Amino acid sequence: MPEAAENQPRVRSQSHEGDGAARAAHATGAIVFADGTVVYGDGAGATGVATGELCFNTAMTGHQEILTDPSYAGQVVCFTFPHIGNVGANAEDEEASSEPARRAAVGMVSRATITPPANWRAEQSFAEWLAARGIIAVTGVDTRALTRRIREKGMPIVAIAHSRDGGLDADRLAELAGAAPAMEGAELARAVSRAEAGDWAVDGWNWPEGYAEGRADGPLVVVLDYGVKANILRRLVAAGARVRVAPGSTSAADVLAMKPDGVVVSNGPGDPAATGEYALETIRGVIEAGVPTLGICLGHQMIALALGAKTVKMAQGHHGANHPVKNRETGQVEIVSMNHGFAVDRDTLPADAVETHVSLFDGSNCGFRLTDRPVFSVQHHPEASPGPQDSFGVFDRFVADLAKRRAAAN
Ligand SMILES: NC(=O)CC[C@H](N)C(=O)O
Repeated sequence: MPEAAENQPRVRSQSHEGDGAARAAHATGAIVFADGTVVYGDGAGATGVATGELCFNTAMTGHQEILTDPSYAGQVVCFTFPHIGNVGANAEDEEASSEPARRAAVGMVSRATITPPANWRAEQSFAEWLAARGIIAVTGVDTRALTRRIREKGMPIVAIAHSRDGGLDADRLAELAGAAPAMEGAELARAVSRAEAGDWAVDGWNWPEGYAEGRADGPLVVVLDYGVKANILRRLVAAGARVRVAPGSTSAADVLAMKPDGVVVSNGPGDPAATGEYALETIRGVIEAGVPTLGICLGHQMIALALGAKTVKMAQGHHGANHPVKNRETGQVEIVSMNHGFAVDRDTLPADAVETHVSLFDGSNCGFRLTDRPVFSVQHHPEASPGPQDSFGVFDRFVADLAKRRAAAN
């Protein structure tokens, strides 16, 4: 095939190649775009219809962690890695840290049929787990073609449907996709934030014993929860912190009344610019009070907004477990976990901010710190889960600094 033709984006389900109309009538799964594009496949997981923003994720493992990351609320994840399910699912690889945070990804797309588990940690097959979790899956899809379309045209809002008896109504699904809200302007963090503040004591996962309990004497870190991933909390505990998680709606006065040694502004779903003044007021109050503050992903974007900077929607976003990020201050490159569709516009950062990290994929901003206040934040996911652990040091440095400040103050 000539090179030019090979490079054309093609959207078509390979499993239904050749006999379009007949297969369309019997297909049990479909992904439908607002412009009427239909990708048929085999339904798996939960049955029904969901709408959301379609993004692609390049991680080769950790698919359960990805689909349970509350930052994916309102999104359908197309995995570029073809084989899903070998590791199965288990209760430990859960990234939602509260009941509301279980509303994470709404759909999943894969190339191959989901395979039965072949891993000692598996408690359930991935297909059963998807169904129990309410996640609609479509398999047998040409995920490369979908990914190419996202790379060319950005992340579309789609309807994803699974019906065991087939008979999917593509026109109705296209209408649903057209009527669904855009991700730009979407306020999604409130729905995945816990309602009550609570302590978190679970430490990181270690082979072979699994999770342990943390120590009780470290610096107190209050985490503002916009849908915080469990491994952010575990890595803070592993770094020696006592962790208290507070709803994202907590006021600055209430956060300060907890007498935190440090505050973490969490990851979360939706458009940071639509997340709300309530959150920005709290973040500003905490920073103005001089409390050391760390932001992660949505938290990074929210801190930037609180300081008067702007965020922008990215064309295809960053979703994967293999992204190179350069620390501009040390020159070191870390391979990191990524999951974001918005980015901080570095040109709008305040004068007292220094850009510390940059994506080596597209040069976008991946971190900054303030020169006159103890504030730093990163766009990537230093907690991994899934992904390489190159950036665990973010938690160690943050908590060690809090311990040093506490010792100096006493
Ligand atoms: N992982 C996150 O916190 C994502 C942040 C934000 N929702 C984005 O897509 O950019």
